[in-house]
Amino acid sequence: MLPAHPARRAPLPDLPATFRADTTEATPSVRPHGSRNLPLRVGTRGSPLALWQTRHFLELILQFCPVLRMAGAFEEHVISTSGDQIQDRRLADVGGKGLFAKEIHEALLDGRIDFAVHSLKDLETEMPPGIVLACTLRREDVRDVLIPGPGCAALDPSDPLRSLPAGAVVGTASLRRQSQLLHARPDLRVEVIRGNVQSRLNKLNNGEADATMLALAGLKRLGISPPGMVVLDPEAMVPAAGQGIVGVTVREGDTELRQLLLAIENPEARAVSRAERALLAALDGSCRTPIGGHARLLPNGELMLTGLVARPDGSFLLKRTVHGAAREAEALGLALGDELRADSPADIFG
Ligand SMILES: NCc1[nH]cc(CCC(=O)O)c1CC(=O)O
Repeated sequence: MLPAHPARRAPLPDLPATFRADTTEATPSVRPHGSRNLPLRVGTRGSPLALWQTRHFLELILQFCPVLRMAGAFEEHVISTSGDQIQDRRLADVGGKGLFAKEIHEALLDGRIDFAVHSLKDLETEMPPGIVLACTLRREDVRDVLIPGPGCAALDPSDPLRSLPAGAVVGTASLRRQSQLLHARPDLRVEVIRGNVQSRLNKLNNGEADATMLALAGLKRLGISPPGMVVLDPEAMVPAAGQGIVGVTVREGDTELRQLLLAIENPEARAVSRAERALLAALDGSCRTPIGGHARLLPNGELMLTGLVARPDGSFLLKRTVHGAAREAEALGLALGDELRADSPADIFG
């Protein structure tokens, strides 16, 4: 449905000045005033979760800029990434960070898309030259969950890891989850299961593992609540840096879009992701290093940051929590990262 016909060539009051309606055409459309062309093209991966997050993000823009709620203002570009091609191995074994973003960055830099929506935890800490992380959206639940398969005994919500049957096989491709699980339960076995959220749940139901772990954020967004699922305390299973946060990238020079995105930025998500991503950057672990990072804003405005490094088999695990001013989020993360690295055995970062 088209919006009410705005006054001819009048600037639209609730839009940044550069976005104006051009109503000289038979079908009114919003056109930026300058050289910018509509539609705004948004890049996304093709998984159901990625598409959900992209539509959620567009909905937030529309709430801020209701006049863009018209046919043709946005165009969704699904981009297949290297990470999407790998189904049978750990990403750590393929080597390389940012496997989910490389092709999306290229599309941005080539001008094929105008912005891109990412799960922040899949986005490398350092953006390629010319690209900025322009906006972080409000964090969904940061925690991981443990999900029993059809043949697994019910889990005890008060101590879920402890309640897994002896020798159970847990399916996960995440070294961070694996190391914390094996640290608590050296008797368990880990099998790599990958794929999008739904395909991992299908594998669990097909008996490929006795249990699996996933991010609660993804399940909530997709409206999935697997039977018997138990939420893991973030102290017992430190989440990944950026988990539950959607981040939007744009070209560095695109001041119009950067300004628009600032309006839907969530400052709390920005503060915690700064701390978590600085921690990750300071640790500069290879993708074979299990790393966890979880920041919270406390009621007194202070930032609390927990960092974790471990050996994949759980035989070493170091977890530390620091507090600091939210405006020092980055420094806090860098300092904790340096500290964890200094206090870890040489093989962890070898
Ligand atoms: N690595 C895949 C991935 N990237 C983001 C999410 C979930 C949503 C989020 O953490 O924001 C997931 C799935 C999972 O870990 O269960």
